[in-house]
Amino acid sequence: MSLAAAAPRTAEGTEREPVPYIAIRGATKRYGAVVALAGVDFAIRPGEVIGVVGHNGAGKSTLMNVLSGAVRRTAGEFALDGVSIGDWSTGEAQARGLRCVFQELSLCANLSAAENTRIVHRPLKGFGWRGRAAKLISAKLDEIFPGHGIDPHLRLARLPIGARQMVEIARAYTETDIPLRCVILDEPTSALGHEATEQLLAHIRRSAAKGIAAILITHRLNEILAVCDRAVVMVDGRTVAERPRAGLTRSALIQLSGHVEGVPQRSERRMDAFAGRPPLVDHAGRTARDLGIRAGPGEIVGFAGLDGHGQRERLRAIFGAMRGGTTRSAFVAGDRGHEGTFALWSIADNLTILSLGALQRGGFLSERSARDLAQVWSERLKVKAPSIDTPIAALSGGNQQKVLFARALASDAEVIFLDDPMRGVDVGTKEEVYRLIRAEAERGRAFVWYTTELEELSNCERIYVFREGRAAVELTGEAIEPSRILEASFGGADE
Ligand SMILES: Nc1ncnc2c1ncn2[C@@H]1O[C@H](COP(=O)(O)OP(=O)(O)OP(=O)(O)O)[C@@H](O)[C@H]1O
Repeated sequence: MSLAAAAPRTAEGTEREPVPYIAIRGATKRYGAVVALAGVDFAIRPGEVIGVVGHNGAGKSTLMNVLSGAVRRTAGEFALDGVSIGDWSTGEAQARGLRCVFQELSLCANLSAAENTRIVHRPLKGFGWRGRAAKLISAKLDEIFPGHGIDPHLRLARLPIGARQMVEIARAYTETDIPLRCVILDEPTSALGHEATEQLLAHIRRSAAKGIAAILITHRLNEILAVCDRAVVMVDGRTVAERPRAGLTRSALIQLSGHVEGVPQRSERRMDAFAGRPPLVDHAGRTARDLGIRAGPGEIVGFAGLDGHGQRERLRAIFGAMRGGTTRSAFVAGDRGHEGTFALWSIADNLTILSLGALQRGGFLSERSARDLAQVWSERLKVKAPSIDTPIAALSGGNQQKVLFARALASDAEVIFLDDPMRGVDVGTKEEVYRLIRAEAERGRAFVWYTTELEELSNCERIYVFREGRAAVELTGEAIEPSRILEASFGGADE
């Protein structure tokens, strides 16, 4: 049977659906002993939006890399517009209208948005190419993310991760000589704020109406429910379920992925054990209207508000001010590629780098203790890898993020700063990390946690809502709920 004929029938089972743009059958990919894809069938039709979900390391990115030609499959058949094809490179994929938004962003940080756009568009050459490239990317940014404020001539290294993510997305949707057919988006919203996420989802639907298909990989299940026609669930390198959007629920997606749904709960932790102890963090605001930030032993303090309103800067300012002081602190970055992982090191070396002082015995570093520590914490966070000696670059994105968490938790830091750290972490692991954070707080650690995910703030005893560069409103206990937070973010519940 040809791959084109493999296209399933409609719900009534009578009429054949349009020929898939891309179809693969029995795709496998091995990395040494690791089976990243174990015989996957997948097809996407023109104008269709498919959501792909699954645990960290399930094989989602590998499937996308095989589809886009970035990774060569070990075995499997491949067809484009119903015609079988053999090897498939990124160049060919690009020439046939396929684009990718990669999880680890593929832009060149030394170049501007305009120059990065030129890289994927050959017609942008000759006199004035730079101006034309700037116009092309700016127009697409305006279309997808109105009000983005990105200068197309600025070197990307100078932009925050959210802005770089917008450029990567907008670039994927630009067109010159080749008509766009399908865009693969691998966790495109993990560094975007709420508003930009909504803008992107609306754009995906608008594009689909024009026949441009999209494959959306995300751990944010509400996005799948909001935008996709069909959801595909992956577990351990296989597709285990495929469901139409109609009737699909968040709980069903969680169960199909093999996770247990956590019940959102306000922390019932008793803080009495630490009553009367001085705060571990006490950081004055820059002005009278900028609140001071406090965090005592055992406290989980959240930073909220619309993304880009000064939360990251304050988090870093506090961490910077504490360095060299008597209170030990650690920082978990959300932008792991830029400031988190040491790509050439193993899991064990990445995980223990903050603990070297504590692991010394009589001036010597105990290799055995370091390995034990790495083993314990990588098991606690369920890092999916053959061993702790695996290079961190060989891990899936979410598993790399778990190693960064483990690094901070394994250290002897009394205060841990979290900069939107759940980027790319799957639903099941998130629940476990929340539990770990609460357990570590019970032991007296303080957490200062910036998150762009509203529901995560229910883990906090106290939050500061940021607006226009300052900590504008403090909410505690039962007052920490979405409507109050949003009101404070937009300035409705000011001092
Ligand atoms: N270059 C590589 N070398 C060795 N193993 C790899 C490599 N890339 C991926 N793997 C392994 O393949 C498996 C699937 O990884 P993949 O990145 O596809 O998962 P994923 O579902 O995208 O996870 P996440 O949600 O964390 O991004 C993992 O076990 C991963 O460690």
